[in-house]
Amino acid sequence: MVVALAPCLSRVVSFRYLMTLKEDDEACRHALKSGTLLLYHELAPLLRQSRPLFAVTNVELGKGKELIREAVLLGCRETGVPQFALDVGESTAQNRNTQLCNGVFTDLRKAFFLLTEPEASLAGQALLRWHQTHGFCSATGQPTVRNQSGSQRVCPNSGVTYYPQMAPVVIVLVSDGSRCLLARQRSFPTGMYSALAGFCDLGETLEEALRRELAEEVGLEAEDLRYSASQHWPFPQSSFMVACHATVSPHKTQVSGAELEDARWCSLEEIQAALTIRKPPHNPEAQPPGFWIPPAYAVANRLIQEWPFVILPVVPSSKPYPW
Ligand SMILES: NC(=O)C1=CN([C@@H]2O[C@H](COP(=O)(O)OP(=O)(O)OC[C@H]3O[C@@H](n4cnc5c(N)ncnc54)[C@H](O)[C@@H]3O)[C@@H](O)[C@H]2O)C=CC1
Ligand SMILES: [Mg+2]
Repeated sequence: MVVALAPCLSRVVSFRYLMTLKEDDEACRHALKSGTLLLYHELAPLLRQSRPLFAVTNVELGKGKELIREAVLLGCRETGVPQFALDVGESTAQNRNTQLCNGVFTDLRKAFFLLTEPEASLAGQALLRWHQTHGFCSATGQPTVRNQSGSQRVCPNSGVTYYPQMAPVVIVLVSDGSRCLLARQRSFPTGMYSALAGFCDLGETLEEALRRELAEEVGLEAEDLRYSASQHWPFPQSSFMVACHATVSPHKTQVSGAELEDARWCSLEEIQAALTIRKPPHNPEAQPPGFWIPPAYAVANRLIQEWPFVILPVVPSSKPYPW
């Protein structure tokens, strides 16, 4: 079945169209001809002026039909144009600095600080990487076969269907009523502090995971929990981040050296100063506040931005959030 594109689609129609493309290989192959491609080289997205470069159609790319079929479906714009991601990989024999269509393949971690709209780049990279690392059935060891949209892989021998996976992670900004708690791991870039985060164990609820992580990492007990937001996070593998605020009684932290290098209670003034730092500073310890926080797109940044409005009673709640 081939589904025609409407010039401008409502959200419902757009989601239904997307659902069709996921399930119908022929419709998806047809959509590939008119869709736009976000290109990657060894999982580094092609960017132009801090934006993912979606304007590349398969015609502009000028590659063979076989490579185009490796594209995975990312979404569908409300205009009805489907969006795909494609890793041009080794077949181009190009390196990461290669330019294409006036764009540059940029390492995703670096791109993360540049991008004004990172969602598509992050999702595309995650889905392409999942395909690159799930080529075999864990039951039979035989190659798995993907559908055209890339929404699943099937083992023809065992019949097992594999879907892209994400690990659930809880991330929490702890407050004692006047200060919030930021921490850093040894692996973080120099001077960066973030909210506390941890992977959920099998069988745990988010609330249980949050309380366990707080106890493990900083020796605190959460009193009140409040959901804030969620996001997909591609580093180091796909995670589903669920972000919350938690209050604790003023108490000394007991930082677990195995998990964290440091944790610090931050005042409103320190947080406001940290929020003004837009890029990783060259020497973060040299100037106040002496630390910096994850970039705007990271859900940790959102937690920190909204903390004074959500938790601190001194800030009028009628004041709009900064985003
Ligand atoms: N989007 C954001 O704003 C932020 C995202 N994060 C992300 O949150 C994630 C979790 O934070 P961490 O403090 O590192 O977690 P964590 O406190 O649970 O410690 C990581 C350890 O947990 C174990 N682990 C258990 N399940 C795992 C799984 N499914 N995948 C990998 N390791 C697993 C490993 O031993 C690993 O070394 C990280 O991937 C980090 O990149 C962290 C801070 C901010
Ligand atoms: Mg942690």
